[in-house]
Amino acid sequence: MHRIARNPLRLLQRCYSSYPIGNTQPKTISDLYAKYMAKEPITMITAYDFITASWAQEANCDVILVGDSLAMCALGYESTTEIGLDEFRYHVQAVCRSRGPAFVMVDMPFGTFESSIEKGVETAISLMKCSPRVGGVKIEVGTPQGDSCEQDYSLKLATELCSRGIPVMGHIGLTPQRMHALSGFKVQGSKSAKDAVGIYRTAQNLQDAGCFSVLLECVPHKVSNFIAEKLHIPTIGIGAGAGVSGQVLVQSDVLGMMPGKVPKLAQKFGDLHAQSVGMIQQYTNDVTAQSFPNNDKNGFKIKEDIWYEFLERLAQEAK
Ligand SMILES: Nc1nc(=O)c2c([nH]1)NC[C@@H]1CN(c3ccc(C(=O)N[C@@H](CCC(=O)O)C(=O)O)cc3)CN21
Ligand SMILES: CC(C)C(=O)C(=O)O
Ligand SMILES: [Mg+2]
Repeated sequence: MHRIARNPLRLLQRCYSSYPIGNTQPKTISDLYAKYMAKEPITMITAYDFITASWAQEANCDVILVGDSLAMCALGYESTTEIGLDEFRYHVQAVCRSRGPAFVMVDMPFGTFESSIEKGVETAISLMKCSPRVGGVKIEVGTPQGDSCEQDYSLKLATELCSRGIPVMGHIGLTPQRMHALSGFKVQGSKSAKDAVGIYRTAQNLQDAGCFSVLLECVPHKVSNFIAEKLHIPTIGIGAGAGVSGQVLVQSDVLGMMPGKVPKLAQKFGDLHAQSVGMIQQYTNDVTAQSFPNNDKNGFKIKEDIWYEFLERLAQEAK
């Protein structure tokens, strides 16, 4: 016991051993399909670091997404388009150090795949290589706007990635990386039947490309229900209603980590912001009132004889 306590690594391990799921093997795509076939909702949440990923693991979430919403929800950027690949990979690695049952997915950040298929393939490989725990990539795919018949570039890239054995989830509907092309964060496929058909066709094309799943963001629930019924791969929704195969939310929204409202498609399940500010205030109040730290509870003792020797030495030196 004495020896364990002295070893700093063992001490840390003891601190974290309160996570009871440390040895659980992560879920695979087959496990997700089994839930889909059994019509059990698949649960997915974002995480951006080791601690929030460990919370999601302990809560037994099926899928953790290292989303590029990281830019806005953890790093203070105004848009998801601002984050770079190196910055993003750093967070993927931290999330992947968590242990537990979740299948880990990662976003392809804006600017890391659009210039060429080769660059996109390289980016996807570099993300998969962040950790053996990364199970697949998610890529935002547009629906041709206006009269364009041109196939979306991301759809071609999704095909290429699938053909190279990289699991891909296609993200359609509201695609935040294309916020300027879409004139803001708005519901997609609600204004015209043509737009709704476009989203359905894109979902079908992604299934044909070999995507193992499709994510629908901010789409009228009648349209997403229709898509979920027609496809034979799991559909994950955010602002897409209850008729899809699973749900995803941003963890900082779920926990209420920021003051104010969350987007309509999300829900706060608590108020971690208020709780955190309150707890930090308690701490600073206690420091100001000198009631923290408590020497008996938080302090360390020196043996009487060593203390006297210390004073003795100083007295000797002063002579
Ligand atoms: N905190 C947070 N949660 C998210 O889910 C999220 C982000 N940030 N940032 C990246 C993307 C952007 N998302 C968003 C952001 C805002 C709306 C939004 O304001 N929607 C309007 C409805 C728009 C309409 O009526 O067309 C709303 O009233 O909430 C939607 C999706 C989802 N993602
Ligand atoms: C909101 C989800 C779908 C996402 O793409 C993200 O968190 O970046
Ligand atoms: Mg994203």
